[in-house]
Amino acid sequence: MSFLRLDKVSVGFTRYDGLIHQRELRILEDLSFGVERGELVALIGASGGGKSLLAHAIFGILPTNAVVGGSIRLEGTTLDAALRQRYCGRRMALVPQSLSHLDPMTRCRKQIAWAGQRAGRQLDSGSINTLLVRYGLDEAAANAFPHQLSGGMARRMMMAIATVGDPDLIVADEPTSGLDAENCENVLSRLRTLADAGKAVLLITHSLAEALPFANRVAVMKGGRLDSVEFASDFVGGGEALRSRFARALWSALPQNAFSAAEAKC
Ligand SMILES: Nc1ncnc2c1ncn2[C@@H]1O[C@H](COP(=O)(O)OP(=O)(O)OP(=O)(O)O)[C@@H](O)[C@H]1O
Ligand code: NI
Repeated sequence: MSFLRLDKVSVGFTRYDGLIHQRELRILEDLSFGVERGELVALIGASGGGKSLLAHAIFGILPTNAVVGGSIRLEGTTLDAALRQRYCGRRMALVPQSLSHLDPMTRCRKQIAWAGQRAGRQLDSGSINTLLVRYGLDEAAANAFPHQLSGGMARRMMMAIATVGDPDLIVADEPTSGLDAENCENVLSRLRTLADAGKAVLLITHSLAEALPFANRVAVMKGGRLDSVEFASDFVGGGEALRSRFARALWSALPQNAFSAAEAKC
């Protein structure tokens, strides 16, 4: 039994088709995979493929016209609204893709303290500073309003806010988008450290190359479905060990490998 287990998860949206009839537009179909404690699973997929929707389905924050099918379980228990309310920030935390999740009117220090309180932790200013140092942030960043931070600093601030309650499951949605190489490395190695400390980490990204050095397994999405789940260590050589042809094509299409454009399009 995986720590986080998704079985036949689907996500769609109901839309009016005319005045009365409603129609469901399916975005995600039949996704099944798990994330164990101690591992980092990278969920790879094209832009607009539904990766963020899956993250939002796990946390129960989809819009009201969304229809979610299948089951999402944490340690064997189905996540319902009450459980999510209880677990959010403590047992499970989301690092959202959009920087707009930071409150523009509140200094970062306060936002961290609030997140700590939600997770049942009273944080003094010393422990907030210690947390920030892990993400390469200083006291000035803590005292800043979000708009005063660079994009990279804001992303790292969101990581700090998400992990303040020491959650067992961290879902990080494109946490490196807009970051330079050094910031990227900082964020991804921090996620790796969390996995090494026994947390279950789901890293959502469109970059296979970026995720591979940090991931244990890679879940590859294609056309709203799960194409395959591969071991990160199988992305070597000509990709002979990879089970999926599509995963092999993605691997070959990386700049460091022989480019196979025809296959990558399949
Ligand atoms: N509220 C909604 N109603 C209808 N369709 C939606 C809604 N929210 C998202 N979608 C659609 O779902 C699809 C998947 O969006 P999602 O943001 O999950 O993709 P993604 O894989 O995270 O992309 P990116 O890599 O760009 O972040 C998109 O085509 C989007 O238009
Ligand atoms: Ni997204």
